Amino acid sequence: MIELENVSYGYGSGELLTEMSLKLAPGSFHFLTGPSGAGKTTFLKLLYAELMPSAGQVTAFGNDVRSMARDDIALLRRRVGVVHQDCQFLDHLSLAENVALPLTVADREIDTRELVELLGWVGLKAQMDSLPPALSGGERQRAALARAVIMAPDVILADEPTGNVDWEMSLKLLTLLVELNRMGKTIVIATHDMNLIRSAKAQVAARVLRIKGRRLHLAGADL
Ligand SMILES: Nc1ncnc2c1ncn2[C@@H]1O[C@H](COP(=O)(O)OP(=O)(O)OP(=O)(O)O)[C@@H](O)[C@H]1O
Repeated sequence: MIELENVSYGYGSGELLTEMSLKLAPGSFHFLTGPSGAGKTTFLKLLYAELMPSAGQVTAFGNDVRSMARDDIALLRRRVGVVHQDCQFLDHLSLAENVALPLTVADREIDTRELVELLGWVGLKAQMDSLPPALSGGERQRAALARAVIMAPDVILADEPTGNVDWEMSLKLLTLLVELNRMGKTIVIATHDMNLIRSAKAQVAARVLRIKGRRLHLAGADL
């Protein structure tokens, strides 16, 4: 689905990520870990063509991202749902409107029954008319996940989805991501939380990637 071949990236003169290769197979489940500042968010941005590699090649759904026209990139973004680390919302729109925003932006019709069903799935039906400032951290994370899946993407990238929530909520979010994976979605989760990775490994065949010394390593069973 998405493939990196000897990909390097740097923001300034030096390299942050060096010669990274990875094949994201359909239906696979990956964790991405590594120290703060190692480049996890940057790596995710390379996967959804928010950033272009400085060297090497990123292929998404069979196309080299560098040769993609703007429309192709827009299509790619519909096939890849992203849960951003800071999960920002438009504060003057209700939670339901925020979750449906990708449909509105793509000029697609909103099926209210499906939207309510999706909000029910993340446990936010009762809060659908609330404004984002009234939501808790866990509610925001679940709303961000609902927004990331509303376009029925093939791949879901989640950047520290459990960064600001307690353990119980982390497990709830993990359950949702595992359910999505069982429905056939390809999942990548960037996280520092080793306990979350251990819990996931009891439920799915997850591979753990670690960014260390600018390179991507496949972590062993030492977790
Ligand atoms: N737009 C940018 N311009 C310049 N430097 C950047 C930019 N974005 C990130 N960086 C730098 O690149 C490095 C990696 O950042 P990145 O956010 O990818 O790391 P991370 O592993 O996700 O960190 P964390 O776990 O703290 O979220 C950091 O040193 C960061 O300051």
